Order: sequence, then structure tokens, then C-alpha cells
Amino acid sequence: MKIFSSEQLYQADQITTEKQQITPSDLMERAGTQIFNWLHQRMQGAQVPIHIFCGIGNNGGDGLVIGRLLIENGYNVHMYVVNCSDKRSKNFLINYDRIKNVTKSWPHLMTSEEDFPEINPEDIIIDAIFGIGMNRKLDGWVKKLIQYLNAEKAFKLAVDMPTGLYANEPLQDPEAVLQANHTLTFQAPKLSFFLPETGKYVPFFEVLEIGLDPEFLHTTEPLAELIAKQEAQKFYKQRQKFDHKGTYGHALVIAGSYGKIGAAILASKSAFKAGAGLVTSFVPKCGYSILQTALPEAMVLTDTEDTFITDIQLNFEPSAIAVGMGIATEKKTVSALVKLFSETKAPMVIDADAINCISENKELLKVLPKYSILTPHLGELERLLGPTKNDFDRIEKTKAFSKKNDVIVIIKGANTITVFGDKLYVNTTGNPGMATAGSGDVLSGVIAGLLSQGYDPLIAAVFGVYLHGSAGNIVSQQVSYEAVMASDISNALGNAYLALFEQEPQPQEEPQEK
Ligand SMILES: NC(=O)C1=CN([C@@H]2O[C@H](COP(=O)(O)OP(=O)(O)OC[C@H]3O[C@@H](n4cnc5c(N)ncnc54)[C@H](O)[C@@H]3O)[C@@H](O)[C@H]2O)[C@H](O)CC1
Ligand SMILES: [K+]
Repeated sequence: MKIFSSEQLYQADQITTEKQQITPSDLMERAGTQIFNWLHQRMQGAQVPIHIFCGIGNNGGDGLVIGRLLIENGYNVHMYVVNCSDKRSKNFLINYDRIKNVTKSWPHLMTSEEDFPEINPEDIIIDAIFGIGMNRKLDGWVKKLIQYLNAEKAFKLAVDMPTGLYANEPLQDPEAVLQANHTLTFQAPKLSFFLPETGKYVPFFEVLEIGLDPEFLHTTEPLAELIAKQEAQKFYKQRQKFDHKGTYGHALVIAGSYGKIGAAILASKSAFKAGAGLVTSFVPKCGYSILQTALPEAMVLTDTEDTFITDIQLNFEPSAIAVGMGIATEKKTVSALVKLFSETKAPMVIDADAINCISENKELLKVLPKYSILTPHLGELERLLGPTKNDFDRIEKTKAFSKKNDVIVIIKGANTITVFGDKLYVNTTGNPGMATAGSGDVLSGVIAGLLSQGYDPLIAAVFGVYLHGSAGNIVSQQVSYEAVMASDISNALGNAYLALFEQEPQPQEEPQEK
């Protein structure tokens, strides 16, 4: 699914009304009707008081449409206009006028704190104050209204976006954002829904189609792409009957130091689980017996040094490499990386301490192989890029880094984002249980396993992140978030592949009486 910017959505609106020869208020009617249908299906006429707060723009206009339809269908509706400015939009006014067709009680005009209504915990609040058109900080009594509504226990439903958030810009005032329980957003989710600083205000959302021009939606390069099952299925490469293990390549995992050999085991095992034909683990000498015992399928090469990596001597040509998990940042390890980066032709995943080595020794950037995949968590990313001001700034700086160095960067987090130049891929799988030691080592192994099978680096990155998150979801459903361990995630990779093509359970039909 595509994530469009607010600018693109306005453009889509305009193209849609032109091509479909409809008025903007027809489009608003569609949008409001979709939300009304959503509510009506769930409420079935229940007389719960519904308080609709409408701004003075088109988000407010949507609120007026929703209110009119609810009143027409006999619901218990209380409408308010958050009258913060007299610059009411044309389509707000059209729908304001239409209210009189269904009720004699005109929406309550709010102009100060004194107008805040009483709301009971069982009531419903609909936030149609501001949507994608919010262009400055909320202040004065409008900010107080948001805080007043937040303090109420009533269920809060946001129209298009929670008021106080921007679609694709950083948060300005965390104390002036509606804490919506649920958001119904039009046509495409907004980027701010997926980033930690803003996404916390959007715990649940659904996308409602409003029939924007299909050609525009298909042909426009989006701000970002959301990667869910449907997208991930397209990445999968079917195996052929006469393939042999050479077809799936020979992955090399360069990992571990004294006390951190587990990182090499997790990554190597995950490369196998992702489908690599052969896996060799390169570890310091102290890791030899550990690896041969813990992972008999892997071949093991060792450094001359006992406790950390100093020189990566190979006796084969790897088809993919994952490097950095638990390797520490010793000077000799940095030299080994310089040599590896300069000499190796295989596609490469660069993780953990290898990223820290780059941050501490920027000359490594000069030899970074093109299309390498870097997998930093937030701390590692900030060490690499320097401090960032907010989630959006971080994305922009990552894009610039990716372009400058021709690399793919995976920003790990709740919604892991893969960045390649201006392209952003937002992952939808994963859960808080995966914030556990070794989870990143598994991811690096998975991506190396995909690379070794010939997946293109960008696809290996995006697909690997999806599979890793899906495996984490499968495990957490079995054992709880708390009990998820990295080795469980690795073990569940097989089920993540199977889940990729599993049919979603269909709603059961009532048995027919004969
Ligand atoms: N394609 C779609 O998604 C459709 C969306 N619709 C709805 O329209 C809104 C966007 O409407 P717009 O009028 O452009 O903006 P808002 O209603 O969000 O804001 C109104 C207006 O208010 C002014 N303003 C902005 N910030 C402030 C502030 N802090 N204080 C006071 N006033 C402010 C500014 O002038 C804004 O323009 C979208 O979210 C959907 O809900 C259509 O109904 C259908 C198509
Ligand atoms: K809203």
C-alpha cells in the first residue's frame, strides 16, 4: 500500500474531481458516508451520545456530513463547531447549511473554554477538528479543548488524522494532540502513523477508500510504501525442482568475539533458515568448538586471534556476507573490515559493531561496497549520522546518507523503515517482544540468507525485515511478548514463510436450513 504526502493527497483530490466530473463536496460526501457506514455497521442504531467536534475546514466538513447522516438515521448526535477562525472552507459551509435539512438544533458554536460540553465515559467523541490541512500549532482554547477531550474516558474516533498531528511533518506540540483510540483515514495511511514520536497517537487505524483517481494512485511515486503480506508475497522466489544447494548460494557470517559467539550462531542459523544453501561462520578461534557444536550444519573458519577478529582469510568465494554482529571495535578488526570492504564482491549486510567501526573510522565509508545493507538500531544510526532532531529529520538524514554512499539503510524500530535513496519502505510486521538480545543478529542472518539465494539487495532488505517481523509475531502469539527470545524468532522463520501464503480465515457463514 502506498503512503502519500498531504500535498499528493490534495493533488489526488483535484484530479479526481476533474476526471470524475464531481464537485469537491461530492467527494466529501463519499468520505463522510464511509465513516458513517463504519459507525452504523458497528452501532446498529444504539443511542449512545455521539459528540462530533468539527473544525472550520474540510475535516470539519467531513464531520458535518457524518453528523447529518447519523441524525438522518436516528442517532443521538451532538454537534459542535470549533470556531477558531472565520475562514470557513466552501465545503464546510455547504455542509453546514445542509444540517438544517435534518434537524432544528444547529451545531453548537464554540468560541471559548466556557463552551466545553459535558461528556460521559460511555459517550463517543468524533474528532473532525483538523485533518491534513493543519498548518500551525494549536493554541489558546483549542489546545485546551484537545486536552479536555483527552482527559475524558469516552471513546475517541479521529477523522482522517488525530487533530494536532501532521501527515508528514514532525510533531510540534505533544500536549496538543488528540489521543484517538481509533483513526479512520482516507485512501492512504499517513507517514506520521508509523514513526515513534507521532505514531503513538495512532494506536489503531483503518484506511477507508474514497475512490480517488486510480491512475493517479497507481502511477504516482509515493512518499513511502507500506509492506504487508500482499507486498511481501510478490518478493518471494519460488524454488524449482532441479535446483540444488549451490543454487541457493554460500553465505558467510563474520561475527563474534570472546563472550559474544552467540551472535555468530544466531546469524548463521538464521541464514540457513532463510534458505541459504551453505553457510560458513568466520569467528575468532575461541568460537570454533562452540559453533561446531551448536550448529553442525555450518562450516567454520577461524581467525588467527583467539578472542576477536583481525584478518578475514577465506578459502571460498561467498555469495553473500553478513558482518559485524558482536565483533567489537578493536583497531585490528577495523583493518580487517577495510580489507573486506575493499576486496569482496559479494553483496553484504553490515550490522552492529561493523556499523560502530564505520562511525568511529569514517575512512571505512570510502570503501563501503555499493548496495551494501546497513542495519542500525537508533543508537547505531545516530552514531553514524550524528544527532537527529526528530523522526522526520532522521529519515531525511538517512536518505542523504544512502544517496551519498549508495547503500541501503534499515532503520530498525517498531515500524522498521528501509531507506534507499528517496525510497522508503515501512514494515508492518513485528512486535515489542522482538526488542530482545540477538534479534538483530537474526535479521542480519535472514538478509544474508536471502542475498545468497540471489535476491536483489533492496528486496532482500525489505523482504528480510518483513519475514523477521512475521516470525516474531508467530512466536509472540505462542509464548507472549515477554518470553520471545532471538533463537525462537530464528526457529519460527519457517512458519513465517508458510504464513506468507496462508489463506486468511474467512468469516463462517451461518449454516443454511433445509
Ligand atoms: N483526499 C482526501 O483525503 C479528502 C479529504 N477530505 C478532508 O479534508 C481534510 C483537509 O481539509 P482542509 O480544509 O484542507 O484542512 P483542515 O480541515 O485540516 O484544516 C482547515 C483549515 O484550518 C486552518 N488551520 C490550520 N491549522 C490551524 C490551526 N492550528 N489553528 C487554526 N486554524 C488552522 C487552515 O487554514 C486549514 O486549511 C482532510 O483531512 C479530510 O478530512 C475531503 O473531505 C475529501 C477528500
Ligand atoms: K481530525
